[in-house]
Amino acid sequence: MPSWSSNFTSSAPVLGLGLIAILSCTWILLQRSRASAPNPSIQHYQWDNRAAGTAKKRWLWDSLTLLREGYFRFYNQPWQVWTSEGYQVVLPPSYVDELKMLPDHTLPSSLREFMLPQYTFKPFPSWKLDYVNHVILHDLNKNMAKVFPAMSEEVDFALSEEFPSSTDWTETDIATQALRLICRISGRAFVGSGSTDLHRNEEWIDISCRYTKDLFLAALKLRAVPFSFLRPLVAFFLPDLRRVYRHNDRARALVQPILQQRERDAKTVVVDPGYVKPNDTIQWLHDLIPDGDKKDYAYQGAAQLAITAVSVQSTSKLIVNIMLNLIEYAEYVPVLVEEIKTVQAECGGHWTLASMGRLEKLDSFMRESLRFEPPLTVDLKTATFQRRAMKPVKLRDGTVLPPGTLMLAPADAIAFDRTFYPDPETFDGLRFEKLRQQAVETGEVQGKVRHQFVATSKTQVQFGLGRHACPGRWFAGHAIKLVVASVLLNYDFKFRDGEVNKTKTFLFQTTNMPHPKTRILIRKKL
Ligand code: HEM
Repeated sequence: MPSWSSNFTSSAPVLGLGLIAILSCTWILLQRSRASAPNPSIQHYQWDNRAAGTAKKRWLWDSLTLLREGYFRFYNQPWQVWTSEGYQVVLPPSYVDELKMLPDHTLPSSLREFMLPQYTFKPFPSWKLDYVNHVILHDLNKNMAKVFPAMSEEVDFALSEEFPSSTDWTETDIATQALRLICRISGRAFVGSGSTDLHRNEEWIDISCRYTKDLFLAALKLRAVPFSFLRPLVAFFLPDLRRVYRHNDRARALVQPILQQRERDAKTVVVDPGYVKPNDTIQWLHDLIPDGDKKDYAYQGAAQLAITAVSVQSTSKLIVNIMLNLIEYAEYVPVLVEEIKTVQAECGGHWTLASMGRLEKLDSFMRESLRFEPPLTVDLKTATFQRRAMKPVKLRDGTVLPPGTLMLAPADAIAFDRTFYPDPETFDGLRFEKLRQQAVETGEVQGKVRHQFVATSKTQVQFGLGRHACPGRWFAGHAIKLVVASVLLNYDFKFRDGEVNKTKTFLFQTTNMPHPKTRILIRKKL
């Protein structure tokens, strides 16, 4: 029988590890409790828990009302709210405007943190997502005129694949179809240049859609874990996260042969005058990353999925909301159809990039849909402009936010502030078109631009603001216009029998999505 001392000796490492674990947990808890204490120099919104629910319950399930309440109670002043990421400072519009251009070493975006890339982008370091942002901000926008014709061409094909072809009413899971639709259309711009037709590969479409869903769900579930030190444990067992890793593996398998072929083709450039460099995100990313990473096909596959994820989710959700609004406020349909037909005729039946700018009523309807019911899945309905102070940040009222402070703009509350949007509770599809017209009449030079779908300002923060404002909003705007125009011209759609209003959206934390059970009836026009 082993002696006490030998027992002790053999279990000593285990005891030691146990002790280290306990001490680490205690230290982390202490840090956490310190980090999650409210900043004493900023007003802290408190309410009667028995009547309204605890801070946690409200943040998880009622953030929309919570942020609206605080916004109007502390009108024009910063205040604090408990969130699953600790206390966050909620900034009124004028403060957001002042901070919007602070450099990254002082006030970087914390949106990425929110997606917990240390789990969801594993094993790649999260800073490598900077390349993704760069590709969208610089290459995609610079090449918009080149990718637009292909996108436009893809819309009718994608609709014929995803929407009912029958002239009888067909019940449709619109959220799923819109996601697949936009995966195909943006796929054409992202992974469909030259001889590459990954955007039509069913496996790619499938993983693009599933990856996006699994990624957001994994991040959402991990964020809901109250103590961050427990997240690695939860992550280990999280099926959504395991699926994300599997999608990454598949993406590598699909992207690798394309990259290898392109590397071979590129070598022929000296002898083949007909060589045309592909023009898509696969190529732009490959050109951008350092030589040492060019053979890292796993990273490049995962990065392509990351590009898809940031773009398709919010865009497809907005398409769903626009369609639901078109059913609910059907009086706009003939007005928009007339505009679409007129502009299309002016450009000879084929959409051009310039013609997108002439769809002013549609643009207005899109922006009102964005204001009224933002589509979003990443903290973007009720809050945008998420930032973390890396250095002390002085606010205009003299308050200094210490490093580590998280902050946000209450996008939804601002969008319903009657000072900026008269009669905010009324859906006015032509609200922004009228403002544009007024601007023209009064000779306000910036007016036409200021009221566009893609415009950002301190009172229009649905795309964020400043240095990190959404770089994909022009792309989103064009994709949505192409889809909605084609749907309006080629399909009829309505609620199911007996339904008169759209299904309420589903809100968790600050994530807003069309209700998973949303179904509508669609038929192809005769
Ligand atoms: C209706 C559609 C969309 C909405 C409402 C939306 C909204 C947003 C918002 C609110 C932010 C945070 C901005 C901030 O913190 O100031 C953001 C960031 C971002 N969006 Fe979008 N977005 C949309 C479509 C897209 C598309 C189509 C792409 C890509 C083609 C894209 C790529 C990105 C990227 C890369 C960032 C991070 C920017 C950074 O941190 O610098 N988005 N988006």
